[in-house]
Amino acid sequence: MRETRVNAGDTERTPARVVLRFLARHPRSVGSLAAVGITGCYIGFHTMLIGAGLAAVAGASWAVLDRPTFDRFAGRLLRAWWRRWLTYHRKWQRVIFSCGLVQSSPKGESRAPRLLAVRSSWCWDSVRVRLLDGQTPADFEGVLDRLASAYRARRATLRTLKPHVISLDFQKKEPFEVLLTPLPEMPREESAVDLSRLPIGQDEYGREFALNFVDGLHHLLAGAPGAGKGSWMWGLLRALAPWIRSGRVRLWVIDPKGGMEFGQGEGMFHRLATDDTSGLDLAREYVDTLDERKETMGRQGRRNWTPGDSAEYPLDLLVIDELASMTEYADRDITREFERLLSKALAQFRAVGGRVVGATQEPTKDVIPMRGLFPTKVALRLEEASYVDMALGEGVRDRGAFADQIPDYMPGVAYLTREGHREPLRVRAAYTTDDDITELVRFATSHDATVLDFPTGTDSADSAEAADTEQTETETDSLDVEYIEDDGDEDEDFDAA
Ligand SMILES: Nc1ncnc2c1ncn2[C@@H]1O[C@H](COP(=O)(O)OP(=O)(O)OP(=O)(O)O)[C@@H](O)[C@H]1O
Repeated sequence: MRETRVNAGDTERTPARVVLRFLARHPRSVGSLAAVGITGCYIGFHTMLIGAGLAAVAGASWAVLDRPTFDRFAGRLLRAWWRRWLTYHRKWQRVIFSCGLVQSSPKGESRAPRLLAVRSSWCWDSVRVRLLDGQTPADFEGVLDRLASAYRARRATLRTLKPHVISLDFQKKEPFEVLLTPLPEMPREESAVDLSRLPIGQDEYGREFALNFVDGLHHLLAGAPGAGKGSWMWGLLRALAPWIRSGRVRLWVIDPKGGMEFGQGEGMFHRLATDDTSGLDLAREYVDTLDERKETMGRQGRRNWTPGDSAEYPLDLLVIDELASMTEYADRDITREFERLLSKALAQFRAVGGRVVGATQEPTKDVIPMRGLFPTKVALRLEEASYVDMALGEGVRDRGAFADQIPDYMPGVAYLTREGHREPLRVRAAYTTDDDITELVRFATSHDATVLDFPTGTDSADSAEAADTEQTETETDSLDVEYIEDDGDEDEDFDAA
């Protein structure tokens, strides 16, 4: 039996059985204690205590002098071990019982799902759990709030690692309160651009976060006013800078709010429309252009477009800042035709180099009836809890995407789902200031071979201040998580991300 039995009959819980079971389940902890005991016998316990004291002083000095490396090589292991025994294991039976996750067998035995392992990073603890027969991850999803409260965590999310094994992730700290999300360096060479990896920020584990326009295709950004959609869109354009400059990417931009968001970039756009009427014209031209390309490629026997393989067929990126202005608030004739054109752009031009990025404040069906055609969906701060599932898909909020709870002092933070992952990921796009945009436009519209760096050092300091996010730079490496103590199962798939 893999699960833990609670209050099993007397014959089951003889002291010998309990000890043997403990030895079998915790070979590493038992082995370490045995090693300490044997060493003590050989060299004497006094000598060992002095050695342990010296090691403790050396460890504490290391932690004070170089926290990141200490955390990377020792701190996370100690923390995982400590938290496993003193936090999770100690309260496990009680918590799991009070959350209604204990089962009774016909013989009257109670069985609790088994806590297998703990990994710990500075923000997150990941607790690996083996489910009981008949339990599903949904049973835990329904009590995530209670689990978080029982373990004094900010929130809890769940990931399915393999059939019957889940990871409960407890957030202890808010990483984006302390993580500085630096603006990724703007690439200068065409060869530095990889369409499947366009860096725009960091995920909550401190790792680089990049957009994928090869597999991710079209992107839908949903966010309340001021949620930071602009940073995502400008971040994307910065990551494409050398391709925009060389014409490998053509930007078709609809900014129906009079060009307030994108007016600054006019010089580098292939087309810019700043109201609904011209937006519709632009959408028509976009669809005609790609329709024509589809026919030409068909005649040439080319079945697929490869990023950047020919100047003749650039990546045609359609960017729409506020979808509702085109699909909801414009005249009926405009909205109807625009919806038809947008659906066609989303459904038919993948193989000929068409991509769409759309932003909306309300991800409702009225505003984006074709939202299912966006393979990548991003939820920034949203006004309503019900908007989260509208933006990300049915049931995603229950799996931990609390986009409606993103504080408004954290613009740029968002949840997204990824192909092949059930669990949402939380990320933050770096802030793109007006000066960063000026640098981008200057670079993308310059035909001079030598492009001078735009002086951004002080500007980024200003912008960090403007963003009003009190952030302290933290060593990314220190966010690695470590797995400690297992019952012998494979653990490659037990990762905190
Ligand atoms: N990634 C970020 N990091 C820190 N601050 C940011 C970030 N993105 C945006 N901000 C701050 O939030 C403000 C609003 O951002 P932004 O204009 O991009 O929001 P928006 O979602 O586009 O809003 P709207 O829908 O009204 O256009 C910015 O002026 C800036 O001060």
